[in-house]
Amino acid sequence: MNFKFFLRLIKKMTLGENGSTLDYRNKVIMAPMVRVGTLPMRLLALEFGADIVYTEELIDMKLMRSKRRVNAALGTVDFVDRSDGTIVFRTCAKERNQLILQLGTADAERALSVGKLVEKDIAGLDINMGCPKEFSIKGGMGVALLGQPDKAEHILTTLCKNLSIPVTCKIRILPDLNETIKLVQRFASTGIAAIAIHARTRDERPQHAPHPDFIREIAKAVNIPVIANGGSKDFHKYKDLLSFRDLCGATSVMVGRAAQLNVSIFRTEGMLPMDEIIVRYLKLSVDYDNPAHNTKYCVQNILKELQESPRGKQFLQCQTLQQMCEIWSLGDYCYRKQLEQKKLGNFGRREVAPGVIPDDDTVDEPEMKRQKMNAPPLDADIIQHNIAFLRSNYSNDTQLPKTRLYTYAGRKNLAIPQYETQGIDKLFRAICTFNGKRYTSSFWEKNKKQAEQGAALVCLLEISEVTENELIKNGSILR
Ligand SMILES: Cc1cc2nc3c(=O)[nH]c(=O)nc-3n(C[C@H](O)[C@H](O)[C@H](O)COP(=O)(O)O)c2cc1C
Repeated sequence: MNFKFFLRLIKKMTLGENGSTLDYRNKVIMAPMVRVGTLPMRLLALEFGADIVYTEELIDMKLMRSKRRVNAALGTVDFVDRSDGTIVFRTCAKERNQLILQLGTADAERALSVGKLVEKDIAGLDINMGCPKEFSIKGGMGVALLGQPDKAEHILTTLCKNLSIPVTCKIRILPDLNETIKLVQRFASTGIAAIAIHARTRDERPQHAPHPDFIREIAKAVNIPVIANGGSKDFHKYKDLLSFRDLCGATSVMVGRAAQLNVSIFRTEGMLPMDEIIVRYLKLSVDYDNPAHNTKYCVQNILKELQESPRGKQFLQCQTLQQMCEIWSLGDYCYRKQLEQKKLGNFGRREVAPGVIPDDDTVDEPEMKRQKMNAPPLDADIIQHNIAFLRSNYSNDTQLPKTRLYTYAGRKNLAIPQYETQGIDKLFRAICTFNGKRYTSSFWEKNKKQAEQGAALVCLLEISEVTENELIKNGSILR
């Protein structure tokens, strides 16, 4: 036996088929959930005791367009869309050994190129073969792959052969048990490290009872770990997860909705109250500069009907992390963290300090957006900042940026500011001319009035009538 072959054999024996150190047996897992399974929620699930966490489903084409970047200020690895600068996937070392990236794909080559791009940063790759949404099915992804077993098998085989991390798939059951068993056996023979089974068919919805009996029979028929999923409706405490796993005769269990509502379901010691979950979740959102709209969505899922309470209604008005944090007395925490991150060089999606000429690789988001909208370029003399006008910051009309600038002009005996507005595709940008200079915001507002307020805010910042800290604190500066 030659030495290389011997080493490979040892590696396989000790680390498994794919050179993995991840063992899928006896695990409690947070399910892939679109918009829910982003970095702060995954980290919180791990803090509470989940053994493995899945990302939300990420589409192969999007990831292929992205570039891997180390974000030293946040301690994260970001996969940044080259075309618009959005962060497609953010991860960090803390979750590296317990993180499964779930991929939406219909093509083995595309899946492999994504696998190669991300394999250093994750513990395993999962292929979504269970999503019944029209978007997935039309693209030949998700549950559509169960109707094309040759293609599904080819994707799994290609990944298992060529990646250094374990590969899995997540499926739904077919209406017929024997057909499901045959399909799972076929997939198991590709070299996958485990299979997650949502115990419902493609046409069944959360209100339909799952079929643990199917999983039980499948688990008996294959040698790979089976992860039972679909029982969340009856999960009210940690023990319920294990009861569902045992009912299914599975080796591990995966939790979706129950974790979406209260992620402390993973705590063996018992669940924590809602406010504590929100505080811990918001802190992680701030620590990892999570997009405000994503944080808002996740907190809404936790609040549920409490969105109708006075505090819930106040929350629904929020547009920034700072505003959300204020409601749970985390305003100072958010303010200090964001300043710290900025000092360390986290300029969000732009990744370069304003004013620095970006290198070829660097995404200049406002400029990208302008080009995408076919908006005319700005004259070089126009002073520009990426500032949004947030109406909720101004309960008193005299404090509105345009009013403040108007008052300032009167005080200094200067001509009143003039505004010129451009509109494209129902979005607006205003240029404010004041005291011989012109100002604008690179943030396109939803109406003319807001665009003028935004431009006035840029002017007030430049003439030092508002401070940068004030704008960071009220969430107007978009980083
Ligand atoms: C908000 C939400 C988003 C979801 N997104 C995904 C996804 O991206 N990929 C996937 O395979 N399943 C997705 N699912 C399905 C869950 O992973 C899981 O299979 C389903 O909710 C049943 O498990 P449960 O009873 O524990 O909720 C999603 C479910 C929810 C509630």
